[in-house]
Amino acid sequence: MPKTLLVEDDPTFSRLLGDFLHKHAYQTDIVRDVKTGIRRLETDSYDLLLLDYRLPDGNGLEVLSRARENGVTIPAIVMTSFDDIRTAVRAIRSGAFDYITKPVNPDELLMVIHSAMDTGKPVSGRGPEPDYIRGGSAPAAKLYEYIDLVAPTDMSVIIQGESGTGKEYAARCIHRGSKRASGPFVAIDCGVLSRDLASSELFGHIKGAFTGAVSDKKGLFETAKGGTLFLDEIGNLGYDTQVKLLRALQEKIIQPIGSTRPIPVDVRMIVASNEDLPTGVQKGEFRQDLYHRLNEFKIHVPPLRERGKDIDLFITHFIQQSNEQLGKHVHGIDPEALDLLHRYDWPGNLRELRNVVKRMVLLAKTGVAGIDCLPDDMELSVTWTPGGGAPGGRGPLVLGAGVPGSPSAAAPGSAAGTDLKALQEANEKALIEKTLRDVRYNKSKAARLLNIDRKTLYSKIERYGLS
Ligand SMILES: Nc1ncnc2c1ncn2[C@@H]1O[C@H](COP(=O)(O)OP(=O)(O)OP(=O)(O)O)[C@@H](O)[C@H]1O
Repeated sequence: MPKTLLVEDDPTFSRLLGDFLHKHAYQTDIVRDVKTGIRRLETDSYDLLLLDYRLPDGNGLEVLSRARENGVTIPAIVMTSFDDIRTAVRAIRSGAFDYITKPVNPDELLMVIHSAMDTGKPVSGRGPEPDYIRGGSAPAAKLYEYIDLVAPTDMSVIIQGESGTGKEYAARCIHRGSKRASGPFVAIDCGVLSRDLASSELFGHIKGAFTGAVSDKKGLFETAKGGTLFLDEIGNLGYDTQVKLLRALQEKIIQPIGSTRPIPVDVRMIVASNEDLPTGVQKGEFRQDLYHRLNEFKIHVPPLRERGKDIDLFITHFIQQSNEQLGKHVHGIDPEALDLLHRYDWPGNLRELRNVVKRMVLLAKTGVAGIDCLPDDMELSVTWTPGGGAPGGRGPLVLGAGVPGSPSAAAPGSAAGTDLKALQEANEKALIEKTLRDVRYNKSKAARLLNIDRKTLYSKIERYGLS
């Protein structure tokens, strides 16, 4: 029976959850605060961590980061309120497998636990290629243009983008389009590696090199020989490991910890970060020489909110995927829920969309998933006017007040008139529309007049459905 550590301060909820998990063959130990959670992980061993975000003496991510520092790599799931979704995104960056929004739906939790137990391992090898889609928006076209351009070369690549935008997917695409495609693609999330163990994971060690090194261990550089090594969240690597990594890249040799024997390595390096690495360099947290060595080519993966109508392709894709995984037959989402999905700004990007759609499919009682299948507070967090429509939606966008000459302007003092974000967006849309008209849709000129780059203009055109 897999053993779970549940860190949750609500006694009733934790008892209910413990009973529910027990019924599904998970043994569960319950602790109520960060301190006890950390201590328990030091003394006992577990297969899964279930962490509440808000705890009396801190938050669940503190338990997670201490666990990772101590080399505990078991999958972790963070339970958070919808208001804290940005935190959940941070949780993924710090090495959580996934998050789930409160109030927790037991079936949804079980679904996430099952996939964590199946796939929550930090290293992926040559496994089957998942089913992916490309999207047709202007930012997606740019992304694939760059991927196709750099793939056949042997250049190192930095992939930058917000959490959950599909950076690992972009790395896989580059590998598939390279001369190394028949070799291994090895991915490691540096967010789940403790700083102490990172060097040993990457370069290997010999028996007796340090306490706990009970046998020789091959590093990921050797595993990826002839293929591609993808280091996700590279910003999390400690300074010492960065030094060794630079040496490996420059000299194309590695030295397992405790060994004096240099081993030649032939690996293409792709790294990803959702932080701004140059800022890390400025702050002295990331080595400048390593940054320049890696930065032979940089790719930006756009956030979902800038991908315009691609969202509908992804929704359809995730419905199909979830139907297969859950044995369900959902064939659509009702217009009200769809409008909400269009209006939400998706801080967790494709991963968040996938989770939300999967939850909808799971909870749908008929073939059409409705608004009742969405997380409770999602509705409150978006700019929402019933009957409105997102880019590509059913009707005109009825946003806020205050856009001079805009047919959607609301009366001063109306509720919508107090929504600053809606107001800004409506203003922005109106200004872009007018500028485009003034310059007869010459986008370079419009971008210059608006004082934004063309890429940003294209994504805003997509987003507001102005094309
Ligand atoms: N093109 C795509 N088609 C379908 N699903 C996708 C695509 N890209 C990403 N996804 C989904 O989004 C999830 C997150 O993607 P991925 O792990 O590549 O993002 P990431 O940017 O590397 O995330 P992180 O910043 O957390 O490392 C994937 O598990 C997958 O389900």
